[in-house]
Amino acid sequence: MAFLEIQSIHKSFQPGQHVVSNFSISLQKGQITALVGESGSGKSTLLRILAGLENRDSGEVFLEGTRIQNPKEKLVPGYDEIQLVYQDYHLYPSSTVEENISRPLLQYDKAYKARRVKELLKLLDLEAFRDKLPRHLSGGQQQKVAIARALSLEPSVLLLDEPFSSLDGIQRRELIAELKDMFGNLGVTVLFVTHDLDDALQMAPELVIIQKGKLIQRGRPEEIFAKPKNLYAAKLFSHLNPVPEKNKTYVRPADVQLFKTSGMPAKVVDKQYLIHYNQLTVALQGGEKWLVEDKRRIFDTGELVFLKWEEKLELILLS
Ligand SMILES: Nc1ncnc2c1ncn2[C@@H]1O[C@H](COP(=O)(O)OP(=O)(O)OP(=O)(O)O)[C@@H](O)[C@H]1O
Repeated sequence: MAFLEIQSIHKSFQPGQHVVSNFSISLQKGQITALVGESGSGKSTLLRILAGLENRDSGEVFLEGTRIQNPKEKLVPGYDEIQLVYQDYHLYPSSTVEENISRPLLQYDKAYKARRVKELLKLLDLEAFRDKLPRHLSGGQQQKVAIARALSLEPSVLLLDEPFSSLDGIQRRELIAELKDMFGNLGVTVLFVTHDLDDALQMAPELVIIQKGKLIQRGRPEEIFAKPKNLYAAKLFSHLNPVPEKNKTYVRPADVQLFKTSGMPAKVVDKQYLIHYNQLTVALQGGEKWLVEDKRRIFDTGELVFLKWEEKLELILLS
């Protein structure tokens, strides 16, 4: 049996409008999985259901074979073993870092509490900030405090809801690298929700794509990239250019080569400098706009460019 087993979850807030629909997945112990989907696809609702903090309409969740109860079935909703960490940290603003981390341990023996908090401060490299208030910390440090607090009860499952979205690029890359190693060492099972594919790829070896509350595809990033189940899954990875006169057929900007004399003609209508190439918006003869990558940075706005791509790189996506 899987460690965390999610079976046919349905949830709607209004009759007939499913926010989570027939969602099933099983996660192994210690596995780190990213749940990726656009805003409003039901990710947060699903996490709250898994944590036992939101009532599901039907379906079941089992942790090591034990059924997770709905909040309406329990006096105190939620479980110590399953901890949810939010995007906006949810820290106590007038409590120090140390107090925030020790808050869930109120009922515990004083010596254990002191030992556990010390361990967590060390684990998350927060020792220098133990007496500081959250507002005196950077976003990345505040998120680490939230994660330390969630880990205080030694959960076996950590559910992270967009944990990096308030952080800038450098902060998030550093934090992701640090947390990935730490989760691996702790052996905690992590389900990490994001709408940002880059974050997902950096954090998790396996992706689950959710669209309108339904599981669309699950697999390693390279598998989903090579064979996306639908247009939505493919577009999470890159922009897609529709191939003229070929129904439901697309080519990725990175797969289009640019030439000066032969190929499909197009006019450069916009040029944007990006780190590894100039991104060109080009207008095809029929007026359709494509995005292409000028890796040699040789084309300018107003110029004619000729496009070629290999047919085997075309993606046929029926839905
Ligand atoms: N308590 C609620 N009552 C009514 N509708 C809700 C409630 N919670 C969520 N919804 C609706 O359910 C849908 C899915 O919301 P959810 O927050 O789960 O999506 P999400 O994928 O996490 O989005 P985001 O990335 O924007 O947080 C949205 O249309 C939202 O408005």
